[in-house]
Amino acid sequence: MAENVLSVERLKAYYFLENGLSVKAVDDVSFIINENDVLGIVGESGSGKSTLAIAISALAKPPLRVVDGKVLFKGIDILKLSNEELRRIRMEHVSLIPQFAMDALNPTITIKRLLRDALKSHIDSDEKIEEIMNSRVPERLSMIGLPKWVLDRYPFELSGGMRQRVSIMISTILDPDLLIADEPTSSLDVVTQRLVIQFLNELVESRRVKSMLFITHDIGVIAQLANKIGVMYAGKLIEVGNANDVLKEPLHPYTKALIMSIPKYGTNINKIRLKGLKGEPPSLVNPPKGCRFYDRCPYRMDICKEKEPPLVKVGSTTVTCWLFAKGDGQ
Ligand SMILES: Nc1ncnc2c1ncn2[C@@H]1O[C@H](COP(=O)(O)OP(=O)(O)OP(=O)(O)O)[C@@H](O)[C@H]1O
Repeated sequence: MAENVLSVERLKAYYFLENGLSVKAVDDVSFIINENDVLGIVGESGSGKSTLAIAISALAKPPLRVVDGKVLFKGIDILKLSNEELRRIRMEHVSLIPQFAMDALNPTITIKRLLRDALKSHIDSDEKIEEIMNSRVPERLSMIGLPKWVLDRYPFELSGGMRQRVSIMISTILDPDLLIADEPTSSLDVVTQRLVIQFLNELVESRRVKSMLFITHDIGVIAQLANKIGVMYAGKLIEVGNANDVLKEPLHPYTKALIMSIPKYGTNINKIRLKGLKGEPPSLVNPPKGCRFYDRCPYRMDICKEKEPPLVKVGSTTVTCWLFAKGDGQ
């Protein structure tokens, strides 16, 4: 059986506003990632995808706070680790490609220095660092379609697409057990997008990156990369299962509408009109007490308004919907 890499258990991460209210951006989310899994998370803008990535990377900073739940990386709750312990597992064990990674590169040093500094903070042996700089780095540059001369440039001397690829290369250079990638391709042109997807695919297939959580607006990207899909709606993970099952036989009424409405792969899901659905997702400041999809659901029942839907296992899929619950769940 594949080894478990990440177990997220009933995670709640809220933004606390100055007016005393809170935005319940990730609200009771649970899922697991095993070795060799690529879990693609899809959802409309504002559904909580980036907040989930930040929270499970233990990077929540005010106004965001994890208020409940566990993030177990190989059995260790990373939310309980000290900053020094976290620093040690980052990059080498759990690595994040943040949204807008290209803007996060230190502009005052060359890419070579950036890489060397990153390696130095994780590897004690100078010999090992030199070995990575001389063999792994050129190999990865070529895999991601970058010329060697980028190493001698400052970030501002590179195009946005090049900077993004440099960030992705640095985040994956130590072959992490878990890579968390938050929309790594959304700002790239189609050709560069393809290069990055191929790069990530190769790292996963050759087992250099052992598992991945990949956030995107584009179901086509998920279909190419992921063996599992999770769908977020208004701060909840409403459906998660094997990619083939979710794409071919979506269960949750929202997932069904989403997949039926996509004209072709490559479409940004924020730009599609969901067939048969009216309205908007609810406010995350004051979400309804029952199902968050209630107002828009064509199949809604009385219980959906009153009680939060339970997690129900149907085949490989876990769906959060009263339609699939046996009895009334009481
Ligand atoms: N700093 C913040 N303060 C208050 N609310 C925030 C903050 N950042 C995000 N939010 C809110 O949290 C919710 C989830 O946002 P998040 O960025 O996680 O969604 P997303 O699915 O990643 O969206 P996108 O696809 O646009 O990146 C949204 O309602 C958003 O407005």
